[in-house]
This record gives sequence, C-alpha cells and structure tokens, in this order.
Amino acid sequence: MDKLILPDNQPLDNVQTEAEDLPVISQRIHDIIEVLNNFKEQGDHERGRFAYVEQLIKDMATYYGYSEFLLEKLFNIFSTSEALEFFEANEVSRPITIRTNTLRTRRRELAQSLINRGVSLEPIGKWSKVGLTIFDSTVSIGATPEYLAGHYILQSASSFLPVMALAPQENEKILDMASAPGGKSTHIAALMKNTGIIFANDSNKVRTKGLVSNIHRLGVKNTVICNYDGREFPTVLGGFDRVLLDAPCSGTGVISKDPSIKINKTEKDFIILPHLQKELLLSAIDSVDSKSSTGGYIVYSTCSITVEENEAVVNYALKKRPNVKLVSTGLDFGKEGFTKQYLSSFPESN
Ligand SMILES: C[S@@+](CC[C@H](N)C(=O)[O-])C[C@H]1O[C@@H](n2cnc3c(N)ncnc32)[C@H](O)[C@@H]1O
Repeated sequence: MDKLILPDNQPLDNVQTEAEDLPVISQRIHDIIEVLNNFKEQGDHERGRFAYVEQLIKDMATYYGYSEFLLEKLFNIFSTSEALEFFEANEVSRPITIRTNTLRTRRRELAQSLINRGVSLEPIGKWSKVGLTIFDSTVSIGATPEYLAGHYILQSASSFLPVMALAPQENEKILDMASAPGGKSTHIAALMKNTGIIFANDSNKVRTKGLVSNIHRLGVKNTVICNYDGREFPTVLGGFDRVLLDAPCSGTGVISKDPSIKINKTEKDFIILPHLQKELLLSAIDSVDSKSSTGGYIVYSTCSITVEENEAVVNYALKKRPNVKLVSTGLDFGKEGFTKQYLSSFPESN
C-alpha cells in the first residue's frame, strides 16, 4: 500500500465530510486501521499513532453518523478492529425474534400455527427453549391471532438472558424493579408458572400502561403492578427472594434498533445514568432477603455496553455492600464482562 497521508496540512475541521465523500472516508478508515495494525512499518512516526486515531475517530463519526463524543467513547471500549465490527453491526437490523408464552402454548405448536400463516421461522438456538427467529412473513407478526391471544411476545433474544440468569423459582416473591413494558416480568411469570408473586414496578406511569396490557394479553395472574421510584424500595416493600434490575440506561447496545442514540447522548447522560443505576442497585440489594431459602439473588442488566453503566456500577455496589458477592449467571455461553478497563480492575464472578 502507498504511504497513507493524513489530511494534516489543512486544519482537520476542513476535512470534507459531505455525503459524496463517504466512499473516500470509508477507504481512509480502512487504510488508517491497516496502518495502525502495522504502525512500525507504515506509520508516520513524526506525527505518531495519536494523529491516526484522532483522524479515525473523526472519520468513523462522519461515516457512521455518530457524535464525535459518543463515537470516541465507544471506540475506546474496543480494539480498533472490534470497534469497526461494532459500528458496522449497528448498521444492520437484527432479526425479529419472539418468545413463546409457555403460560398459553408450547413452542412447537406456536411455530406450526405461524408456519401455516406463511411465516418462515426457526428456533433461536440451543440455549433457548422458547425463542423463535422470524426470517420472513406475509403477515404482520404483531397482529396475528396467536399474538392477540398472547401466545408470544416480540422480544430480542438478548432480553431473555437476564431472566434466565435470575432463574425465578415457583412460589417465590420477586421484584422486577424497572419493568415496563413487561417483556421480562411476563417471562418471569411464565417460568414461575403463574405461582408465587411478582411485583412489576416502573417509575413511569405512562409506560405501565403497556405493562398492564402485556400482562393481560399473556395471561399473567401472579403479578402486582406498581409505580414507585425504584429507589423507594425496600421502604415500600422488601424481603424478596430475587430482584431483577433491568436498569434505565443509555442504550448503546441497541443502536441498530434506535439510531437516534448516535447523536442524542451527551457527557451528562454518562454521569446522571450511572448515578441513578448505582442508587437503584443498592435499593435492589437492600430489597432482597439474604436468608431466602430458595433465592437471595439479584440480576443487574442494561442494554448499554459502557463500562460506567455496567462493571463500574456493580463494582460500586460490591464496595458499598460487602456482604454481597458475585456469582455465575449459570449461562454457559457469551463472554465475561471487562475485568480491567481504564486502569480500574473489576472482580470476576466465581
Ligand atoms: C430498560 S427499561 C425496562 C424494560 C423492561 N425490563 C422490559 O423487559 O420490558 C428501563 C425502565 O426503567 C424505568 N425507570 C427509569 N427510572 C426509574 C426509577 N428511578 N425507578 C424505577 N424505574 C425506573 C423506565 O421507565 C423504563 O421503563
């Protein structure tokens, strides 16, 4: 490859970023990554790696349509080639997936009914007994008779995982602290076979309407819906066998679903949200009955990938509540979270 010349002799702000330059920018992204991967031979040592990384961040922000602030933040989580894969993946829409509501039907029966309606589908994977991936459909998946009868819910495959990790048992008392619109609460109810009691809480009253309708449609009968700020627990109610905190977050893990995240998150969000998440997690911990004969577990989940909303929140809670320890999720796939990042180290689960 010819030596890559960064657009250095003009102020970087003058680098053209018009839509018609996107192929040029894309080419430069790949070229810079190649140089960074082989900096000794191909890099301009006078300017140093930093100049290339700086240009790469600008180019990626333009090419993928992110604010430079967010792009840099996400870029720093990954190696350069992983970052490229991540930004590329966010441009591709994820397949539609549904979760069979085992309170109403079985996956095999549901699959057959949908196939009869012209839906092309497949089980999600070996790890789920209830998920189906929809490839193609002649009917609207959110309006079939099976949907209206509550035989399934549209839910991303990754949203199954927090509930699988929570592993609620029949007859337990469970708190879903931030539950609207109820994708996970209704999954918990199904695993508990409508026994015991679930408190499905959300601080946003408007969002609890969707929660109510999902609970009715899916035939959930063991759930009390409540509308508190999660931080009011356990003053409102405590002594739970298990608590799920599916926390409000920046959504950086679901950009393919909501591209507005690319530009509407600011530095402030990454201060306010982690602060709230930490307070909610302490409340979740304090709401659990540590002497529960069947449980004593908390699951903390977000749909964000930033360290300050995930590992750092858990780390904070472990420091504030030294009687709490990390345990395995019981899921035998996926990757460990970060154990080292930004000069911090986080405990690994055991
Ligand atoms: C990620 S969503 C929950 C999704 C839900 N668990 C599901 O699976 O359908 C986060 C929720 O947290 C709620 N929330 C935000 N701040 C809260 C707070 N202080 N206490 C309780 N809920 C809160 C939001 O209204 C939002 O519905």
